[in-house]
This record gives sequence, structure tokens and C-alpha cells, in this order.
Amino acid sequence: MVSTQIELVSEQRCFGGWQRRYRHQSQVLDCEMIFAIFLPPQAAEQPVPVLWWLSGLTCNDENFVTKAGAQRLAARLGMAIVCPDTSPRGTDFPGEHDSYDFGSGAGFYVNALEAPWHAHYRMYDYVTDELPQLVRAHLPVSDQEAISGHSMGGHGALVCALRQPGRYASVSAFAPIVNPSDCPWGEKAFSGYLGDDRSAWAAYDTCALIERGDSRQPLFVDQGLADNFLDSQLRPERLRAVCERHQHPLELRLHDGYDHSYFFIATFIDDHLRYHAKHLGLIPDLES
Ligand SMILES: N[C@@H](CCC(=O)N[C@@H](CS)C(=O)NCC(=O)O)C(=O)O
Repeated sequence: MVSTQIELVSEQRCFGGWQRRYRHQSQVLDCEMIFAIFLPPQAAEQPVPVLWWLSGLTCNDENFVTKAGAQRLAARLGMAIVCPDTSPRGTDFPGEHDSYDFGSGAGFYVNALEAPWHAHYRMYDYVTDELPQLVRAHLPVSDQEAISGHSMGGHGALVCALRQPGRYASVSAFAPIVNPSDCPWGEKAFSGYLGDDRSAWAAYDTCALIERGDSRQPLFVDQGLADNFLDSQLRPERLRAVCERHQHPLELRLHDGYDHSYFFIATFIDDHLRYHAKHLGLIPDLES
């Protein structure tokens, strides 16, 4: 079941299109949520394909919008970009706001199984089901979709695509957490949201999903080599190894000197937008 109302919070003209924020009551998360959408100029004429952008720890719907610099090219390509928030909001469970890597701002795109989180922390269903239905019902986007994200959101994007073969035209990620079942961020989040039975964790672990082999969708991943979290949390070599073992198509680009920040994302976001535009069948007007 989908909530039916969305309320415009703000809008700005941007590269001939619109950058907007909307508020709505999420039934899946049982709280009020805000999401951002960039609508390119083409959306005034007809529904346009949509890129889902999943952000990382500590983010809300605004980080990508204000820091990635994606709107200029998205406007030319005719691609909408939707940025969901990263967790339910407005709830106040014990410990929910105490740390940056668990609770608010850190939903990890899972459907929680453990109390008290399971009543609200259902970000997988929110970003793959409720929000797409809501956006399509109210805004000029087509059912063609691609997905990308950063860090916790890179994990989310890869997991959403690998769990739903054939759904997204393409998937990409910046500095994704590729093996959350075996890194400190993931172990903390998954034991809190999913419980101690690690068999439930594999459904949200990119490396485990590639092992399972349900999807053959190519993965496009950028990773900075000066990323503070490279060796402790991200471990792209594990993604490379599992993809090699299973002949899963992977383009993994390692970039000297780039860190974990949105400066890294802003540097390479155009490559990702063009990659998705190609797979979404958009004909880019890239002269000039
Ligand atoms: N706050 C954490 C790091 C959190 C962090 O780097 N978050 C990334 C995603 S994992 C982010 O995008 N932060 C928001 C921003 O840069 O705008 C720390 O200082 O260790």
C-alpha cells in the first residue's frame, strides 16, 4: 500500500529544470519523510527515466543535491535523480541518535528484523517499493530506472540491483561497503537491525549476493585510494576477488589521491551519469 500525498517543501530552478524537496507520510517506515528530486527540462514534455541515488552515513536527501554537481549533465541527458533520506526520521528509540553509524542517518537499506527497529527501519522496502510507486504516481518519471550511491548508499545500490535482476537498467557505486557482514560498520548495523543470525545478513551483502549468483548485472564502481575507510570498511579487493571467482562483470576504477568525500564524487559523477544514460537508452546531446 502506498501513501497518496506528497507536499512540496521547496523548489529551485536549476539548469532549465527543477530541484525540489517533497515531504510525505511513509507507510512502510511509519513516519514522515522528505526526498529530493531533480527534474530535467525534458520532464516538462514527457516522463523521463530516473536515477535513484542512495547516500551514505550521516547524510539526508540534501548532501548529493548540494555537493555532487550532477544537475548540469542530468539536465542535458534528460534524467531525473531522486535522493531518498538515509533512515526513518522523527522516531526516538534509546540510542537511535547517539552514533553516526547506527540509527538515524544510518538505515543501511535493510528491512530490520529486531525490535524496536523493525517497526520503522525498513529502508529496503522504502527505496525499492514505496518511494518508486509514490514518485511515479505524482511526478513525470517513467518506469525506466537506474541506481547508484555512495558508501552505505553504494552498498544499498549494489544490493538493490543484485537482489532484483532485470529491474534496473544499470547500477554503479562510489566507495561502496561491499562486504558489510565482515567490517565494523556492517557488523554493528546488521547485528542491531537483523540480529545475531548471520544467515539473514547475506541477503544484504554484495559479496555474498555475487557468490549466490542470481544476477549477472555488470557493476561499475569508483574507489579513491586516499579514502580513510578503504582498508577498515570498504575493501574493494574483496569485490574484485569474488567477481573474478564467479566471472561477474565488474569495472572497478581505483583513483590515486581521492578520499571518501563529495569532492571525489563530484569529480567522477559525470562518468556515472553517462554510464546510466547509455543503459537507459537516453540519447545524449553532448555537443558544445
Ligand atoms: N562522520 C564520519 C564519516 C561519515 C562520512 O564520511 N559520511 C559520508 C558517507 S559514508 C558522507 O557522505 N558524509 C556527508 C558529506 O560529506 O556531505 C566520520 O567522521 O568518521
